[in-house]
Amino acid sequence: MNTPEPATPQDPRPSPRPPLRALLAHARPHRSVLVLVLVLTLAGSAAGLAQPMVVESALTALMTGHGLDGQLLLMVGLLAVSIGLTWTQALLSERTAEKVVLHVRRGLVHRLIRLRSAELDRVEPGGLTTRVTSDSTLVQHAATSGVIQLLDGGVHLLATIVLMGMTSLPLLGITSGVLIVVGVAMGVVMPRIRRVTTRAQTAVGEIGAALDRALGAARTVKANGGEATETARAVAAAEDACRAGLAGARYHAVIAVLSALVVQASFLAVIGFGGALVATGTLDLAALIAFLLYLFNLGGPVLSLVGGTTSLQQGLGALARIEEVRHMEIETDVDETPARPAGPPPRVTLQDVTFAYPGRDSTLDRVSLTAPAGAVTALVGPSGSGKTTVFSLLQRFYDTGSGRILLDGTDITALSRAEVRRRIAYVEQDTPMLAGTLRENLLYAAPDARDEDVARVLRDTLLDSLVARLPDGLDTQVGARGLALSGGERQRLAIARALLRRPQVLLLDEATAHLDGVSETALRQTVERAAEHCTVLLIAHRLSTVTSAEHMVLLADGRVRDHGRHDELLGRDRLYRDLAATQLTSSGT
Ligand SMILES: Nc1ncnc2c1ncn2[C@@H]1O[C@H](COP(=O)(O)OP(=O)(O)OP(=O)(O)O)[C@@H](O)[C@H]1O
Repeated sequence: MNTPEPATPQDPRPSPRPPLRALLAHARPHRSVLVLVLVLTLAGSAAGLAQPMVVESALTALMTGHGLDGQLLLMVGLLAVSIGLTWTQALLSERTAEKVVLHVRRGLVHRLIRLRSAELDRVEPGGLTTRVTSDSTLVQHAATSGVIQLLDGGVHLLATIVLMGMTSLPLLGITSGVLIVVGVAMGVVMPRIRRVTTRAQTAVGEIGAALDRALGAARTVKANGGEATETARAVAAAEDACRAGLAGARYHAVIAVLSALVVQASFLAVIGFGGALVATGTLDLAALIAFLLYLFNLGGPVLSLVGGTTSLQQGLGALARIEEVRHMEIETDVDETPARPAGPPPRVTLQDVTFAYPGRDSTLDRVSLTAPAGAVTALVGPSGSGKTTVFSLLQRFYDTGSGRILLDGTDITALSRAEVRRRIAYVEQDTPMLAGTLRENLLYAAPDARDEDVARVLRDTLLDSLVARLPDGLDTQVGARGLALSGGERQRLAIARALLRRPQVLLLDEATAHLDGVSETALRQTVERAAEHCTVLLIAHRLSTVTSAEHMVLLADGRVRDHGRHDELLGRDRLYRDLAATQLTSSGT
């Protein structure tokens, strides 16, 4: 079985390959089966091609007064062989196609889930998911049936032409005139088909992106009456796909007409010219009939060639998009199983950290701060001052431009991302619940946690009384179709999940949603208890939750403006006083 494309730590970003090379690379592991399929296809075609020869000899036998037994048996035999071969090759090629697409999808899923944050910032997720769904299906067809159709069509066409020549060279001369005209016409149409199919695929990707955007922000869309705008966006993409599809249909119709034309025009020419040859005795009737049968066989390979080329072109377009993902940077060090962090909670230090989001001006400017071991440090500051960015760097979502981040004496870049994220737990501002039970939500990152550890974190996060009240306890369903938890409860559940992994450091981006007095007290107590086991860094959107923190860092415009305790900052910093004036009064403290 094929393994997902592993990206080695030294080479996280394979260079993009030309689509045709990429296609061959996908087909290569299956080359022996594909060769077998091709042989079977060609044998099937040969059996089909032998039919007119048998007919010719049957007719000759009839006209010369001989019996037909042998020829009839041969015809039935050829038909049976042709059916058997077609069935086997169709089955084999479909099976290979499924394997190819599974391999492509596995590789894509592996990479997409590990994409770096900077890559995720610059692409629309909808556009990425269509690469796993529709694009890989196109590759599936191109890499197998497309290539086989093309080869079979080509060989079949060539063989038919050779056999026609063997039957009657003058008649072939007449037919090839028509063939050349049609060939040139096809050469003109095929590139156009390629262009419209690429456009259609891009448009389909855009439908996905538009829908992802709308459904991902469904509440915002509804609250702002954005239904019409979002519908228009997705429908515009669908209309574009439709226009491209229609253009493609017109070209396909042209091809179908041309293929029929090859046969019809050649038929008329062969009947006229061949009839004259038969009348003059230069050609016998059996040969003319055999030639005509070859002629009618010509439509099949021509359509195969067209079908193969179209599917190959679609596949190459899709592969170009899939190759883009291969060129995006991924995190290669997240799959190892890091050791359970041992030892006391560390001191967290940022030394002269500078950082800018790709394509943006400086976001953090020489930020230095220390979060003392086993205590709560609160990051405060106006919106956009860079608090969340500090957390993103502590999770190694991005790498610092310059400066160092240390856990006691260890630079976090010396640790793998898996190790960093094992030691430093992160609870986001708005933590989504995973569909399933409370237990599944809790054990998400620590499936082997012991019952007593679960009971401990439930106590520490003050969720034990809530769980005790539920008839199904931890087996209660949560999420869209189950128990709805309040913002405060959801965040404490997320803290419980994080604590179950026994991290050394807890990063908590306090929920901005208004918490009532009870929830706020519960959160404060949770944080205090968490600090008994780990170093806590807390982004405080309401100063009321952190006025008692031992250490506060005030960020403004990406710089550390001041640090100290609440009363110290209140006494000496104007910005902090302003923040306190708004945030402490608005929360009613
Ligand atoms: N992924 C991103 N790409 C580009 N710029 C970003 C990204 N995330 C944040 N920024 C910018 O970086 C600056 C700091 O943002 P950050 O989220 O760290 O601030 P914050 O102090 O956490 O704000 P808030 O309190 O509103 O959450 C802002 O100007 C923001 O627009």
